[in-house]
Amino acid sequence: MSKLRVAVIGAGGRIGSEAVRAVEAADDLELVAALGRGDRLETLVETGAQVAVELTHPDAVMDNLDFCVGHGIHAVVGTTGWTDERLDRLRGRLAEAPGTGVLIAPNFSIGAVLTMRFAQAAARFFESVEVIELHHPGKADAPSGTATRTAQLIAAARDEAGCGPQPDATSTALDGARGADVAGVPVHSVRLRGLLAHQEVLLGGEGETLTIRHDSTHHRSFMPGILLGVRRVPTTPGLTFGLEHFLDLD
Ligand SMILES: NC(=O)C1=CN([C@@H]2O[C@H](COP(=O)(O)OP(=O)(O)OC[C@H]3O[C@@H](n4cnc5c(N)ncnc54)[C@H](OP(=O)(O)O)[C@@H]3O)[C@@H](O)[C@H]2O)C=CC1
Ligand SMILES: O=C(O)C1=N[C@H](C(=O)O)C[C@H](O)C1
Repeated sequence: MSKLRVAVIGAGGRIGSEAVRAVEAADDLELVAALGRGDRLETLVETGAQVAVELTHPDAVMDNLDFCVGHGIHAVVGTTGWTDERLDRLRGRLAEAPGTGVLIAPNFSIGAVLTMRFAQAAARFFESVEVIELHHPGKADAPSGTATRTAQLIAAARDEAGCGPQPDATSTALDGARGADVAGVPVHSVRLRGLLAHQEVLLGGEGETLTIRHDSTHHRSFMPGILLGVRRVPTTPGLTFGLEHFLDLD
């Protein structure tokens, strides 16, 4: 059987370089292009790439996806910075390219996906919930894509269960002291040399707390999820948001 032809965009980066190694090591995949900043996107067409793995920067990802979708190249996207407007624009592009698939995963690590799922399940049982995400200091965006998604899932679960607002008597605070408000959930971002990617979801009720913590200690943690996405996205047209849709969790 012929190998799936895969390109990596952002190939020189922290996660991109690991993705290059993972694709090269996979028997059923062929790395046909490894692009960095300034490289021509036309290379994707010239090399016959069927799937592009996009791991660049929030400022670059939209243009790269416009090109891929416009040329019928499926994409697996780890780059963060997604807003409703950006997702709507991408859906519009995909509507004009039937058969093309894009997977956007706020986090490719299985543990992080499970953290989100556990937090979503626990959210309605506790009065209080806050998210702390901790990353290396080279990260461009805050809060992380994972923390934003986690907070949105928690908020949706609480809304659905009819939970009221969280207790918080704060009446005076320095800017940022209570974190960013993501759908009513406070999200705190730490940037620290020595860290890679970590998250805690703190839940509190009368006389008890529950902490759900996940640590990515190496970029290899993201590779099984990326490879799964690469293999599944060609047969999953349209936009898929979240690796959980490829994991049969239910
Ligand atoms: N979903 C997930 O599981 C994960 C997502 N991420 C996300 O992936 C993204 C990249 O993270 P990370 O690897 O740490 O960042 P890095 O800065 O280490 O890597 C990004 C790379 O992309 C290159 N680049 C920038 N713009 C372009 C462009 N237009 N075309 C091609 N290459 C470009 C950069 O080049 P240059 O150095 O010249 O700027 C750099 O080599 C971030 O958004 C991060 O949040 C990261 C880990 C896991
Ligand atoms: O920039 C990173 O490193 C990471 N980015 C993603 C995010 O913003 O959630 C995923 C993971 O946390 C690593």
